[in-house]
Amino acid sequence: MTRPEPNSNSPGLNPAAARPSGGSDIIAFRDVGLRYGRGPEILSDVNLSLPQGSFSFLTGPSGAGKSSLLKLCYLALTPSRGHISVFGEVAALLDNRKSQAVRRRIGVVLQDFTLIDHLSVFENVSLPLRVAGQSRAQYTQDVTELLQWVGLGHRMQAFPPTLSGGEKQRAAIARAVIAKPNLLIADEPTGNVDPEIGRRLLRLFAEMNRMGTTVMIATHDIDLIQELDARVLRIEDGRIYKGLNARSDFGEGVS
Ligand SMILES: Nc1ncnc2c1ncn2[C@@H]1O[C@H](COP(=O)(O)OP(=O)(O)OP(=O)(O)O)[C@@H](O)[C@H]1O
Repeated sequence: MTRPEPNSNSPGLNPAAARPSGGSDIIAFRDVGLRYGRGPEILSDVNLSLPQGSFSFLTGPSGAGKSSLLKLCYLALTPSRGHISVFGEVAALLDNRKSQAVRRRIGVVLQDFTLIDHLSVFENVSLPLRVAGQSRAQYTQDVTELLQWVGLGHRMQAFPPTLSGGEKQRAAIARAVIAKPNLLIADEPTGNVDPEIGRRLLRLFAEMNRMGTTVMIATHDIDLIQELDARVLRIEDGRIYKGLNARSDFGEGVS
C-alpha cells in the first residue's frame, strides 16, 4: 500500500466519493427499521446505498443511532424490519459460514477498540493477515510500516492494557486496515486522539479509499468532516438525511 507521508500536508484529500462510482452498491438498506427489544424504533424506513468506492461520513446527535446503523452494516445486528444486502448478498439469507466470509471483507473500528489483551500490538494488528494465511515473514514489513505510520513504532511489543486510549485507537485502526478490506467501517475513529493525529488518520482512510476501499466513518467531529469533500449522511429522529443540515435536504432513499 502506498501510504501518505507522515508529515505531508493533506495532498489532494478528495476521496473517491466525489467521483461518480459507476459500480455496484457495497451496502443497500431497503425500508430498514430497528428497535432494541420492546423499546422504541430508533431507525425507521432507512433507505441507503453505499456505492462501491464511496467515502461517507455518518453524523447526528448522540444516541441518534449511528453505532446501531454501523452494526447493521457489519452484520452484528439484524433489522427489525426491511432488508439489508452486503456485497450483493441478502444479509438475512446468509448462513454462519457466509456471514463470516462477508465479515472478513470488512475492517471495523469500534468505540471500545476490542483489542486482544494478551496479544502484543504487533500481534493484534497482524491477526487479520494470519487468519488470511500469511506467514510472519510475509507480513512483518507491512505491519511494522503501518504501525510506524500511525505513530506506534515504539509500542509494537506493548500489550493493550498498557496503552493510552489514543494508542489503543490507533492500534485498532491499524488492525482494521492492514488486510486492505473491501469495506472499512469506523465508529468515532479519531475520538481519542489530538487533531493532528486525527488528520493523519483521515489521510490513511482517504488513501485506502483511493485504492478501492469503500469507507464509512461515524463522527461528531464537524472539523474532520470538513477536511474532505465526501458524502455526509446524518441520522436524526430515526431518519437518514443527506448533508450536515438535517432538515434542509430530506434524503429518503439516500444513494
Ligand atoms: N444494546 C442496546 N439495547 C438497548 N438499547 C440500545 C442498545 N444499544 C443502543 N441502544 C439505544 O439505541 C439508541 C441509539 O444508540 P447508538 O449507540 O446507536 O447511538 P449513537 O448515535 O451511536 O450515539 P453516540 O453518538 O452517543 O455514540 C440509543 O437510545 C441507545 O440507548
